[in-house]
Amino acid sequence: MSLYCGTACRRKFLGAYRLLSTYVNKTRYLFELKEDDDACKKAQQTGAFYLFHNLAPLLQKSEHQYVAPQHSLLELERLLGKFGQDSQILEDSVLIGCSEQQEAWFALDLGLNSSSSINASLQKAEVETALQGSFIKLTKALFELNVKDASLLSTAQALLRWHDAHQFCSRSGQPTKKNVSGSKRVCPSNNIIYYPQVAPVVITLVSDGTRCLLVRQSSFPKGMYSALAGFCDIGESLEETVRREIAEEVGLEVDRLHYSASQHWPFPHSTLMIACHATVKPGQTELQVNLRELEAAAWFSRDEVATVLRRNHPSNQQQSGAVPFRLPPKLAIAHQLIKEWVEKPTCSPLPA
Ligand SMILES: NC(=O)C1=CN([C@@H]2O[C@H](COP(=O)(O)OP(=O)(O)OC[C@H]3O[C@@H](n4cnc5c(N)ncnc54)[C@H](OP(=O)(O)O)[C@@H]3O)[C@@H](O)[C@H]2O)C=CC1
Ligand SMILES: [Mg+2]
Repeated sequence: MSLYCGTACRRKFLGAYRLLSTYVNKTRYLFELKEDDDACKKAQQTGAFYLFHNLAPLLQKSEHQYVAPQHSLLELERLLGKFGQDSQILEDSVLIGCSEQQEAWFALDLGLNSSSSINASLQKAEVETALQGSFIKLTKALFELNVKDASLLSTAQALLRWHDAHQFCSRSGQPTKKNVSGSKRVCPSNNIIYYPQVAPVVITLVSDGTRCLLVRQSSFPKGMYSALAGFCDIGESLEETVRREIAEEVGLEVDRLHYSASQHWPFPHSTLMIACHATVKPGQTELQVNLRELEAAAWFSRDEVATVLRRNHPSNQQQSGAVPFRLPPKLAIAHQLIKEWVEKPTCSPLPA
């Protein structure tokens, strides 16, 4: 079979799209935009842009929520013109998704000075006034966005940050060039391709059968405890990371574990959180807390945790002088793990 796929073949391939589900069509469309610079440039003409300034997304307040406004290419060009800038900065935009109707979505940071842009970054306050919104740090806004915007803006921020931090080839020291979609960067002097990196982190809710183990780091909000987390070391399987982190941080050995779910987490620098439940060996529950990693660790009963889950919103907390025990917010996979454990205490575990 010829490796060359001409127009007829392409038409046949695209024709097949129509028989596929919306999800598959969307996925294939995004794949095409990632691979084909011309198709991606064309998609920008009819696409929608989410704007950032120094990695903070542009948001508008609507009742009790933030919403992320979209801008067309035309609106963006007008904005840039208003500030006396040409459209070159648009080359820094990155593809972050598309609608079911295949309207491509891009993200663009107007506050970062990249190697491809000779323009100075735009002044934050002036852009905010022109666009009737505010650039708000994701750490502040994430929990007041709907799930779709939270996920989209987290992805966008991670991709924009990665491009900002990978403008030079680590072998030649020469500037790297991003493709139109931003799915990779290439060093023109040696053709090394750089792809956005993902840092896997395992997060585990350890149980002894009746209690669960929750830990806190000094960087957590006051009173908050979470499941135990740790970055995967190079060469490790997820199971090995779980075993090592639990041994390192609280001095326990895992008996059984099973996978629950995963999540992209934007703080502090974008990780892939892989969530598991684990049980420790019977009778081996004495904690030896590694104080270089954790501020505290303790076993909590199902009742204690269930009570806190019910009143986890800050406004539901007691106003006494003591710092109340709280759990991670609903959006965090740690919250999901803890809720799962409270609701389904006996899931079928696999040996570690
Ligand atoms: N979504 C959720 O529900 C939750 C998410 N998390 C996230 O999990 C992540 C990891 O948790 P944490 O307990 O801190 O992890 P670890 O237990 O692995 O401890 C952090 C250590 O990892 C080092 N480190 C930082 N970045 C990397 C990297 N890319 N690869 C390897 N090591 C690294 C740090 O070094 P140094 O100090 O030198 O920077 C530090 O020594 C955090 O990003 C946190 O935000 C945690 C709990 C809940
Ligand atoms: Mg840790």
